[in-house]
Amino acid sequence: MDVLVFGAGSLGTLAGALLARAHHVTLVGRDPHVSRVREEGVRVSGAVEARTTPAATTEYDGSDADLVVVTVKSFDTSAAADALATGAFDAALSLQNGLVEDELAARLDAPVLAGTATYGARLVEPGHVECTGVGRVVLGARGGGTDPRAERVGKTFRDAGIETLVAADMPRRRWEKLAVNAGINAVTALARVENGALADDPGRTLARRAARETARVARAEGIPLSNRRALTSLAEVVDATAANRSSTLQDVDAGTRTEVDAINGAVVERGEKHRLDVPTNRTLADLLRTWEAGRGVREM
Ligand SMILES: NC(=O)C1=CN([C@@H]2O[C@H](COP(=O)(O)OP(=O)(O)OC[C@H]3O[C@@H](n4cnc5c(N)ncnc54)[C@H](OP(=O)(O)O)[C@@H]3O)[C@@H](O)[C@H]2O)C=CC1
Ligand SMILES: CC(C)(CO)C(=O)C(=O)O
Repeated sequence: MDVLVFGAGSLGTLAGALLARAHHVTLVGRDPHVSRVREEGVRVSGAVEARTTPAATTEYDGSDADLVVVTVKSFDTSAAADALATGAFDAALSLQNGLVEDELAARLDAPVLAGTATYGARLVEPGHVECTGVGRVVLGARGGGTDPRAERVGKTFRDAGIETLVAADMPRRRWEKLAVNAGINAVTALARVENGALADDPGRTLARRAARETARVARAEGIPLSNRRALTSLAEVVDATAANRSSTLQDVDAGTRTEVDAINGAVVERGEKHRLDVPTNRTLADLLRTWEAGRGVREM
């Protein structure tokens, strides 16, 4: 398989380096990381150890590939899609957080598959990514059901030794992951705590409220996500990632823009469409956006 990974930061570099164990991979990223990958390949350390030599570039030149895996931050999705619209792919797969696949699908000719990743990744230095936790990639047809392309992409990932499940219920799984992120990310970022702090009150109740609101909006969208399922999943992830600093907390630590628009902001936006009030998500989104504006990483 010829695989293009668009967005070679933490997750993209990990996924690309692992995929390069079995496929021809090209990473699209930034310098100095790209130059180091060209010179020395990628070193993967931590929960997975590997050294691979994917190709790397800072400018996508419109070349075709069998598969493109999109791993930019959610707010860079439309720019990535515009760049990718010049190429031809048998399939595109997003592993991003938030509800972004529709943005890709609107601009790409290729069929866009939905995906979630619970692998943890951290770019330590140019050419070196740490796998902070072995999780799983779950992927499938964006609208649900089976799709031979999803099966092929699943095999591509598994052949490279990546834990992968091909699922027929991606719409529910995407919303379930959104409920988890809506509960964990903003709360941990605003309170400056690791995920495990949400096992106890008052963080626990706050996170549960945000997740419950997300499940309610999901149901209004026709997605069968029960409160119980969303809350169970939230508790499981809090437990499994207790020592993690959520990606939003890492953004706040680094003073960079967060994915709030695609997480709590997306819940508010979809809620409004159905005239559903989601006060917890609204407050969390407003607080993070206020932080971003104050920090100068967002225009209000
Ligand atoms: N890291 C993780 O463990 C996990 C991440 N995710 C999700 O995956 C997505 C990516 O996260 P993460 O890897 O942490 O983010 P990163 O910011 O580390 O990676 C994204 C990379 O893409 C680069 N990029 C953006 N646009 C372009 C472009 N046009 N050309 C070349 N490079 C570009 C960015 O560069 P620059 O910053 O200079 O723009 C950055 O290096 C997010 O949605 C996140 O929520 C999901 C599960 C786990
Ligand atoms: C699952 C979780 C909450 C793990 O930290 C995550 O996806 C994130 O931090 O963005």
